[in-house]
Amino acid sequence: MSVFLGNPQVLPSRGVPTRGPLTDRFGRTATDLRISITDKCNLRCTYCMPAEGMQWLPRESLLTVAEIVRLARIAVSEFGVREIRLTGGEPLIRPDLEDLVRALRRTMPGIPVSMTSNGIGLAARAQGLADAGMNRVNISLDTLCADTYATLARRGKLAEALAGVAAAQRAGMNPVKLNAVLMRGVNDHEAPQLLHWALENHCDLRFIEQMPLDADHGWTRENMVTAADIRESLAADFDLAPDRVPRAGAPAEKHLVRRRGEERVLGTVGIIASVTEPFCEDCTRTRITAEGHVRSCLFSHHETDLMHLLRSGASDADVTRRWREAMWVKPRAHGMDHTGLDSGDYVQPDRSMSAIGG
Ligand SMILES: Nc1nc2c(ncn2[C@@H]2O[C@H](COP(=O)(O)OP(=O)(O)OP(=O)(O)O)[C@@H](O)[C@H]2O)c(=O)[nH]1
Ligand SMILES: C[S@@+](CC[C@H](N)C(=O)[O-])C[C@H]1O[C@@H](n2cnc3c(N)ncnc32)[C@H](O)[C@@H]1O
Ligand code: SF4
Ligand code: SF4
Repeated sequence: MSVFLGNPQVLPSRGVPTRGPLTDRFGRTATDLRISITDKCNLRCTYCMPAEGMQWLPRESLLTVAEIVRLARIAVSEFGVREIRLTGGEPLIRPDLEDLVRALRRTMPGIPVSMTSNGIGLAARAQGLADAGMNRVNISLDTLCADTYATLARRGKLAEALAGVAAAQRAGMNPVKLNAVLMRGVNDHEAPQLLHWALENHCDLRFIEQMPLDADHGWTRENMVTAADIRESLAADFDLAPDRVPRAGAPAEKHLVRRRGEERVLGTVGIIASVTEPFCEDCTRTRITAEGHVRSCLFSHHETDLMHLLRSGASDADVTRRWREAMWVKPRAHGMDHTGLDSGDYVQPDRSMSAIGG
């Protein structure tokens, strides 16, 4: 992977807008900012991290609260970003998460702040996070079976994650969205149970196709549980109909859910089909990694170092310009559809989802 440190010859200067929204060469505008606040995690989900041997970034390489707030303020005031999501690694690992949320909300009161988390330890912190101004949380929940949780997440306890879901709801961070990655032969048979549970517990469930972003490079197209597989599996218990509400760049395609043969709509379920039904044409994301690099796409092979600028006294104008240049060269798409995979054009990035900030 290459990191642009500041050599003006490597980044483009022609065509890059100098003001207005954060756009790329293909006409997309980034309105959502996703910031990874740590690369560390207390779980080792098989589809994301290796079981052992993770090398974490040194603490001094992570963005500080003040640096995150500065970047977010620039994104909101210069680019018109409308939403900030904190992710990782596991955001709850950072003891200053509440301070960060409070500072973001104080600086940009009109901008919602949300978090994607595995929910471990959330039970004790949900109310404090809500009081600090956190608007919503999305929680990873791949299984309802404690043994399968142990196989998939390899650390932590299912009961702790479930307690986190309940605490987030009690604290008013609703709707709580649940993210489930299905793995063939491990938890794919649980799709209907997960949906029953989510409907009964008033959560918005989304199933996610596994992407080739695991640290072990163990992903295969043949083994991946596809959106079509998920719809088929849910059809045993449910009738699904497309939700006509516009998707507006959201990765999840939503379906209205009815119990088989019944009229009443019970809720919705989302399917995030990044591989088989990509949504890159409508992508609205700009990402900052935990060490302060702009990553224009999950599947980029290079990053642009803003931390270096922040820590060398650069002005907001300098940071803004470098960020615009980084996003201008965002790839058109991830290339992991059949065309890319079969032609050998697709190359897996050398950073795992946890390091990028999923
Ligand atoms: N291909 C692709 N997948 C993404 C992107 N962002 C999120 N995802 C996938 O969607 C899953 C859920 O993401 P979340 O962090 O919960 O965020 P979200 O779904 O955008 O959040 P909401 O705004 O609450 O709908 C992630 O685990 C990824 O697998 C993206 O930019 N590209
Ligand atoms: C990288 S995690 C970071 C936040 C938090 N630790 C969590 O698990 O929610 C963000 C999301 O990425 C998803 N994810 C991780 N690896 C993935 C992969 N290889 N393919 C698809 N989604 C993945 C997780 O399920 C989770 O919903
Ligand atoms: S998916 Fe989230 S919880 Fe699981 S290992 Fe990756 S960062 Fe940790
Ligand atoms: S893969 Fe890249 S371009 Fe496609 S939706 Fe995700 S971040 Fe956007």
